[in-house]
Amino acid sequence: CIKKQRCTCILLFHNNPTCHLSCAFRSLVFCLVTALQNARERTLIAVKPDGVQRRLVGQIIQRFEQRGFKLVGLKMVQASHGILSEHYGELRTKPFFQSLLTYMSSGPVVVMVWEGHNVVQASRKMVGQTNPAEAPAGTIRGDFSVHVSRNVVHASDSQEGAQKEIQLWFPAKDLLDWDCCDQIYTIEV
Ligand SMILES: Nc1ncnc2c1ncn2[C@@H]1O[C@H](COP(=O)(O)OP(=O)(O)OP(=O)(O)O)[C@@H](O)[C@H]1O
Ligand SMILES: O=c1ccn([C@@H]2O[C@H](COP(=O)(O)OP(=O)(O)O)[C@@H](O)[C@H]2O)c(=O)[nH]1
Ligand SMILES: [Mg+2]
Repeated sequence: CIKKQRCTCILLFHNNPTCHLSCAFRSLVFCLVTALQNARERTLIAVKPDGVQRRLVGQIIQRFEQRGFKLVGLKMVQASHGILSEHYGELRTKPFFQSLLTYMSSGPVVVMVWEGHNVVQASRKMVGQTNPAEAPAGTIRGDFSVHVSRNVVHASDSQEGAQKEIQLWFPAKDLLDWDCCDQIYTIEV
């Protein structure tokens, strides 16, 4: 997408002699804004009570840092049934819903917001399938869990879902905008 935008800018220069510098400048600005917006995609990741009890928090954070994502929000909470019912609202009719709430409120969870290029899709791949039996080795669930009811970590499954979940768990003021000094080495801007 970034490359396409650049091509558009170049075409504007070469094919259309009437095109003004301001037109190319606008395309360039659009290109930069798009790149920056993509780089600012965010997702909600939570280490579930089993992950916290098994002292996996550090290893899970390390995987997201190593991949090149930026941590912009972090807290440890004892989640209420209220927030969990909203978080897992789409599963309300599932037979395991009550046991899911009991499990998720059985101890502290570590809730995080991670930012970066394609972070929603990339983190779902890093986490692995819902059922750890199907999650390949190398994924968090594939490496650290064996049963669907104790699968260690949560990751938002879409950009829209991520936005809702981030608003549910974090007031905007608790998310930090900060410059990551290695950003130019993880994406092309
Ligand atoms: N059959 C099941 N039995 C027990 N628990 C289940 C079952 N299916 C799902 N769960 C639990 O409910 C959670 C939410 O299910 P969902 O379908 O949203 O999976 P997910 O998106 O992979 O997980 P999460 O939303 O926690 O990231 C699962 O992560 C798992 O802990
Ligand atoms: O048969 C199931 C399916 C899901 N879950 C739990 O419900 C969570 C949310 O389910 P979802 O389908 O959102 O899967 P996820 O997004 O976690 O992969 C899962 O992580 C599990 O903890 C469960 O206990 N049994
Ligand atoms: Mg889910």
